[in-house]
Amino acid sequence: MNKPIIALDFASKQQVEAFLAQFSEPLFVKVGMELYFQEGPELVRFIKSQGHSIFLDLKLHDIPNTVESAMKGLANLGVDLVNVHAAGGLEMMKAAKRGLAGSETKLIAVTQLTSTSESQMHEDQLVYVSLEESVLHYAKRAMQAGLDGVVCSVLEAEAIGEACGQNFLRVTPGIRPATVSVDDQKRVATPAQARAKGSTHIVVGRAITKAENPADSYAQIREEWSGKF
Ligand SMILES: O=C(O)c1cc(=O)[nH]c(=O)n1[C@@H]1O[C@H](COP(=O)(O)O)[C@@H](O)[C@H]1O
Repeated sequence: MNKPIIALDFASKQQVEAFLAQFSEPLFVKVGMELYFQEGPELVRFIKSQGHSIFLDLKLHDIPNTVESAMKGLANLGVDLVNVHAAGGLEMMKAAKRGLAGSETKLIAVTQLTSTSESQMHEDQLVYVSLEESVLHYAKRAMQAGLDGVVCSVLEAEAIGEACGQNFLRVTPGIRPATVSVDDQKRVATPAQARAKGSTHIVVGRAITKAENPADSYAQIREEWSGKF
């Protein structure tokens, strides 16, 4: 079972160091916009030097040429996973993949954000299909572009596995143990539900980073995810 990916949604290197100091094992962490825009590639190199795996979550969405060039730069960082928005289109996703040529970094596409509900999708995007249909459409386009998988919610993970194959990554944020606040997320599930529905990775932020004891919370989530209880 892949380790839960911990979203390091912090504003500074000091906070990251204090957080990581609570763990004695190699982790799989996510560096997102909040942290990257403050601390940049240096911090990514630092986390890597500590032996952790990294999902660099910058959600690129621009014209194909710009995304390809940006990915060429990110390829040098040697992270494990990066992402783009599938809404950028097939050509943009193919360009992103070209930018990563020669690197080991896997590329996934965000489908519909887990903070989006079906009614919001209708109102904000004028996309009048079901949310699952939209997510499935994006997943198929990502597969067609040669990507390694998608970011989706647990609610769509099973259908994507059936449509795109079990090797196609289904990285699922919006993970909440039953007792924890949902916050701004709309399409949520527990770690056990994620396992049952075929997520290949879970992404967990606040349920760990804001917990009274992050290491305990991580251990519990990891156990639930791996099916130990
Ligand atoms: O690409 C992502 O990682 C992502 C996509 C998505 O649809 N929803 C989503 O929540 N995320 C990220 O996953 C993390 C979830 O954080 P928590 O809600 O605190 O667990 C955040 O860092 C989000 O940026």
